[in-house]
Amino acid sequence: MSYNAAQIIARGPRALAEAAAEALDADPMLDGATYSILEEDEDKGIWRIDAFPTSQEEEDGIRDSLVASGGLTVVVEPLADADWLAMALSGLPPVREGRFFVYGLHDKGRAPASAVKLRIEAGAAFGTGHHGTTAGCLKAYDDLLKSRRFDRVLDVGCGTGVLAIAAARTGSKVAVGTDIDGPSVRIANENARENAAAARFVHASGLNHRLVRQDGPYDLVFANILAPPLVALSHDIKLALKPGGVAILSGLLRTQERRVKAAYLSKGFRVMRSLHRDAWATLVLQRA
Ligand SMILES: C[S@@+](CC[C@H](N)C(=O)[O-])C[C@H]1O[C@@H](n2cnc3c(N)ncnc32)[C@H](O)[C@@H]1O
Repeated sequence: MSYNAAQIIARGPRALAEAAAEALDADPMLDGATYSILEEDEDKGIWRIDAFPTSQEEEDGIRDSLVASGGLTVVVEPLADADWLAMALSGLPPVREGRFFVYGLHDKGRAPASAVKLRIEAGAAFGTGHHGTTAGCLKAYDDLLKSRRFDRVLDVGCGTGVLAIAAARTGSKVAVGTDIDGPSVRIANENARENAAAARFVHASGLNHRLVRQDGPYDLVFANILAPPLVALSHDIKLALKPGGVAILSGLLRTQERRVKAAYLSKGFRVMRSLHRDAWATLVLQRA
């Protein structure tokens, strides 16, 4: 029987929302369930979990877990097939990660004057800054920029292009992105224009494209994709980097961190840092 897609929303104070998110992470029956946690109303101190189950069993499991955590208001809403991503993301608050302020049109004018402002609309491509993986990459990059510059940057799995656009807007001379998804590449190129960023995006799988190779080797490679392709691409990412270059990897769950680290350590990388957001990990690795 086909599943009628639903979104589960749980609201409440920060401590309860974080405890509920931890309970979701810890439940082996919900391994791989997708959810986000963010502050919905700063003044009232309301936090919000949005979960997007992919089966009735997962929906029941997530709802029961959120209800069992206690103290949160939990609602389940049906999702229209075609529009679920836009519905999930529309009206989301802007994201502040280090110097970066990622916002949609509805928040134009709210950006602090000192921030690097990146306008990215919620839509058909992934990467508005709200997800723990994108936020982790922006945070890791912001911290690295305090002591180092990256002239040549590659963003593998660019989605909206937010990471390459962030690089172009903070002084990188070359900022290139790739995605296997054609519409994401089109959206990323539009976002680059919208943000007056000299970033360009190529429709390609991984790093295997003439237009990617021609600008290498790179000082920094972002790859916010899933754990299996991160492992599969470890050799290509090493070859794309200069010696001493840095890889910021995300899209892996905390539970997959050891496996991804092992693949890169065996290629001579060293781990500089790992960051955690929700169930997600971001790794900062340096090529020997
Ligand atoms: C989690 S999104 C990341 C988007 C954006 N970079 C961010 O950080 O928000 C992952 C993106 O990687 C793309 N992708 C997945 N596997 C890929 C591969 N092997 N080569 C290129 N792109 C890939 C997907 O189409 C998707 O747009």
